[in-house]
Amino acid sequence: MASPRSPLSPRPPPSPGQDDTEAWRAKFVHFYQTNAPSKAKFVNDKMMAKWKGRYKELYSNLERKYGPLGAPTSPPRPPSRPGSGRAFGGRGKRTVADLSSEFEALVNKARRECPDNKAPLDLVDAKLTAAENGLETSTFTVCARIRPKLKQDEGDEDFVCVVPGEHGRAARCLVPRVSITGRPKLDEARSELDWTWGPNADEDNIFDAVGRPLVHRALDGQVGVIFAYGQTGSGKTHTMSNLMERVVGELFKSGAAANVMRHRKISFSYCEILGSDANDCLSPSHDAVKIGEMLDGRVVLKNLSEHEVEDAAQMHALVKKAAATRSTESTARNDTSSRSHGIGIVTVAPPEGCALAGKLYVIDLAGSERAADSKDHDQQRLEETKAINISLMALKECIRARTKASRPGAARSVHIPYRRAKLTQVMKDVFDVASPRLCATVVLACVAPTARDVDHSKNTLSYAAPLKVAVEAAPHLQRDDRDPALWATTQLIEWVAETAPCTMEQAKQIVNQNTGVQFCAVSESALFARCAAAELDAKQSKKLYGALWTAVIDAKTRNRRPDGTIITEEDEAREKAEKAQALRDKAALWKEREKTLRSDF
Ligand SMILES: Nc1ncnc2c1ncn2[C@@H]1O[C@H](COP(=O)(O)OP(=O)(O)OP(=O)(O)O)[C@@H](O)[C@H]1O
Repeated sequence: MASPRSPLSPRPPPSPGQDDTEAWRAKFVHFYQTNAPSKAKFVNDKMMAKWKGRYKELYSNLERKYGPLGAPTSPPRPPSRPGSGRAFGGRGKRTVADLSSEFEALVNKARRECPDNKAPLDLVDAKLTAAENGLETSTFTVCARIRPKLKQDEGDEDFVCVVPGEHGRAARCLVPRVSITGRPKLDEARSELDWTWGPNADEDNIFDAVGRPLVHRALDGQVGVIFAYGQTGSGKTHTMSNLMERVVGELFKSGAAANVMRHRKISFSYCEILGSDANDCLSPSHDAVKIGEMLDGRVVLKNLSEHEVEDAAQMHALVKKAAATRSTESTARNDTSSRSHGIGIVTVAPPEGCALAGKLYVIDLAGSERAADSKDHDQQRLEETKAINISLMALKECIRARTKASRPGAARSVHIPYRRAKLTQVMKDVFDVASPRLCATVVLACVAPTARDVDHSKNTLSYAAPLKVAVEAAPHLQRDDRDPALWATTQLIEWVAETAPCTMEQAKQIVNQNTGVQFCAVSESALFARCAAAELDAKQSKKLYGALWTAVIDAKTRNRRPDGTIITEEDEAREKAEKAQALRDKAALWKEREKTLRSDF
């Protein structure tokens, strides 16, 4: 039976003989051009050679697949909708926005049921003693918060695609992609974190898990730092102001803490930083603050007013005043976008005899913006955006370097460029490997949940996740016998008795059955209290605390090889001598060669 033919289709060439390759080639080209034009390019020498002698068979295969000549079986594609995105291959290609409902269904299928469960309360403190190599003097707890979808997110690509991982230990960006054939698919970028709060997060749980432990660090004379970063409009200010409210409540809550506080001075300062400018948000004239370092390495914020507070109401008033003074502008993504980094500093004076004041830094970083978000900015706003991005870049560099510095043997050789930006200089305790006290840092990555911001969210999460992984993935270290964090209780007692010096009974009382790592984590004030109870004088207490921390820092900065083995002083001297000898041998060899060359000429 003759094939039905479209009245418009060209007349086919006459049927060639089985071996007439060129005639068959023309027939195939003609067939494709008529029934499947995009495939005409497949007619080439390779195809003709492969089917040589079987051209008839190939032709009937094509007819089966694409229908008889002039009557293709596959229906024509619908014409592209006006404004529905980029054109591809001559036809309209569907965009992510076109496929929103299909993507939503895919995301719902992909997000395994994850109840918005609560973070455990030991997230921060577990880090201190979790390290295999003794005490972690500076710990990082890395969390994310995915804010709920808000009215401002409505528009193109407004479906949710950033979700917490199952068990809350990961954040998943389900990145929507349209395949080349126009089908919707999701690429998953997963970031392993200490915790991820979803859109229904409870502010109290956030505070309990990452805020309260830092308040207690400050009360113990240590350093607590929490900073929120992320895209503009991702909920940093919202999160940090809720947290700050609860910090104030905790500092002044009635009960045991109040007894401690009665004898300690608490003060509050608030400083905003934009580029190299820093201002005091609590002084009437918004004075400029100078940030620098003392000879002993302490960071000072000159001209920053410190306001002593006696109760929660006073402190709430100061926090409110600082928030009102901080510069905000309306941006494409947030009506009240913070245009500076805001640093709230709570200082808790040390108890009698102790040297170090406890510090709590609550930092609300300015939001990062994509080029598209800042396209309508005037010159001044562009300069601000540039300054914000430069300091965020410096922060990223410091985090990377700090991560590297915690690898074996790297502490001395890695340069952490915290002086590069005022922001990172204020945060020196976070980055300083040889900081004289414990520092706990909480990194809170804030992200918007919708597809429109998914690339930015992915970027924000990928900035934080390596910090956690790299610190945990340090290779096994050779045991350092001089690290007090690794000593057993009996060894500690002997050391205390010898160092203070004091009797074995007094040393036993001071050590209080602690293991090495527990003893090293005891704060200065708590150790002084133990010494006083064991009837040691102030000089002995100071000597003991100083010696303990010197030993801890020496252990942290001990020279090691990349495989974790310790380079002893003798090893170092021997390697130095061997290198010097090798240089001398090389010089002698060259001298000898030069002599031979001269004599040859
Ligand atoms: N978890 C949340 N629940 C309800 N609303 C939220 C939440 N997070 C943020 N918002 C709202 O989203 C808007 C933007 O939030 P916010 O100002 O905190 O963002 P930001 O990250 O600080 O932005 P920028 O960097 O521009 O200052 C605000 O109106 C805020 O109330």
